[in-house]
Amino acid sequence: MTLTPAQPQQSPIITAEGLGVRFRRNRGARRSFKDLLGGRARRGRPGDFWALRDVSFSVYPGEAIGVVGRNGQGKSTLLKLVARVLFPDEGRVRVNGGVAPLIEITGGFVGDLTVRDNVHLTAGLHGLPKAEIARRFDDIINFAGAADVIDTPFKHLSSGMKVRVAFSLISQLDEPVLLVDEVLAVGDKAFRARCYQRIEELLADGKTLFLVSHNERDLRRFCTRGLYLDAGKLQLDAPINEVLDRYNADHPA
Ligand SMILES: Nc1ncnc2c1ncn2[C@@H]1O[C@H](COP(=O)(O)OP(=O)(O)OP(=O)(O)O)[C@@H](O)[C@H]1O
Repeated sequence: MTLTPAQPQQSPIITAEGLGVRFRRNRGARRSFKDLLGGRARRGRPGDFWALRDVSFSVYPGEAIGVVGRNGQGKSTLLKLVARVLFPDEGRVRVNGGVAPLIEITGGFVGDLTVRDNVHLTAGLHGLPKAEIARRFDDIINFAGAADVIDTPFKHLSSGMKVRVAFSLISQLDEPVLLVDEVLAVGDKAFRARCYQRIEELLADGKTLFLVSHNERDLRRFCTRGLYLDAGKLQLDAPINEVLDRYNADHPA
């Protein structure tokens, strides 16, 4: 396949500058009223840690970025910042356009609503006019293989079916940036093959992709560039093959 090359003369579609996110280690611990109301005073307490720190990069339209790193190194956190479902404690991220995020499948979907209502709601929130949603509805359902569960509450779907519906929907939105977090690990073989084809179509269309994956083949197949996160730091921003070689050298199987 031909990937659209990055064109540095264009302006970036995503700019991240000095991103930092701090979490508390013991979230289950009892919190006082002062904690809840304290705002900034809550920060910097013992037990806080930086899930991401000093992360800066620019992404150009049409790039396909693979985010690589061991479990718990900040990959999903980075995607959440780009999706703006999480706000950084330091730095900022600018996205020049809408983002279709497939991260933590529950995000955006309402468990008590049916598949049909969720598709309408989420597509509407992403700016698709009603008539356009109606026109694409059957395709979305058929791609997911979800015809039998259209009127089932989303929360009653199997975890695989949740991912199928979510991927199918986000890949039919018109947003220029697509964030995909491990969906390909969950679907069955036939669905995965359909996803691969859809991702290729989207890239050929000039969309910008962020793919978080532990599957090297998927990363090499779709991504031109890699971001390697370790201990919350951006260790390497380079062509995907270089990033994977370095990751493998750092963490041999
Ligand atoms: N809401 C939260 N509160 C506290 N800690 C969190 C929160 N979300 C994530 N973390 C922690 O932040 C770190 C980074 O998590 P993140 O989910 O970004 O890792 P990841 O690289 O995506 O991992 P994986 O490959 O397992 O999906 C981890 O230590 C995780 O436990």
